Amino acid sequence: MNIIGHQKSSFIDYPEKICTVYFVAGCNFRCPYCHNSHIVKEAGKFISEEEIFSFLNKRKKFIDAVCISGGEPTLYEELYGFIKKIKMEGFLVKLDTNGTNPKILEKLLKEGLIDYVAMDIKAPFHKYEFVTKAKIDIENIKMSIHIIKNANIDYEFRTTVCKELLTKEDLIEIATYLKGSKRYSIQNFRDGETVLAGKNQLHSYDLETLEEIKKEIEGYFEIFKVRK
Ligand SMILES: C[S@@+](CC[C@H](N)C(=O)[O-])C[C@H]1O[C@@H](n2cnc3c(N)ncnc32)[C@H](O)[C@@H]1O
Ligand code: SF4
Repeated sequence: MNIIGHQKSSFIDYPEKICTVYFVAGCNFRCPYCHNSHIVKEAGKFISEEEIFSFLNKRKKFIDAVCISGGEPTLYEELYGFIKKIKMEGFLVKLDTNGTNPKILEKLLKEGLIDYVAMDIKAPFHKYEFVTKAKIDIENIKMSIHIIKNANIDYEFRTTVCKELLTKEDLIEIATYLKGSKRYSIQNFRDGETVLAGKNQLHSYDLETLEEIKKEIEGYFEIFKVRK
């Protein structure tokens, strides 16, 4: 598996669990706000499976879960075998995805190989290509949403917001589509040197607007969060 980055421990990536995060190189989207530009562009040294499983073995007592993020993990067939091996070691598995590949998602879920999915909903469907700067088959995105909502696992839909790409109305449109889902989170944009569009090009939402949006949509979901 083409793993290019590793965060040894995280207390925020898996609800109520301690996890370790592996980052898969490459992505089919080019979200301008993406803070993982180096991972998307596959710039860096790959980490061998030997090293990964030796780490996991040593840390078994301290880590509950493995989060697989990126980049976009579902672009690769090898993801299936990689996750299977992690499950065999007894860890919970969380997958971060842009929803591009419903087939592999469905296979992993059917076989009970994923315990938590976080899927980004990048925009209302008519604005997907504008926000992701990529050619999208929107039916795949809709299919992934459907599969996740109907799988018997814990999940979260989430949207990262910056002023240049999404309006308040866009967020309400997304939330209306997702109404009735278990969890939805809005993540405010964080700027930095590794943002794909470059530093100081995009702007986060002000907290007042986020509060207004929260008031309008929090009742649509069992759990709604704003990550400021
Ligand atoms: C880097 S992505 C990798 C997984 C997958 N490709 C996706 O987009 O969901 C992981 C998460 O980081 C978020 N993210 C990326 N850049 C961000 C930024 N600058 N500020 C806040 N969240 C960001 C994404 O929206 C997504 O929820
Ligand atoms: S946020 Fe996710 S989908 Fe968008 S470019 Fe970054 S890794 Fe790819």
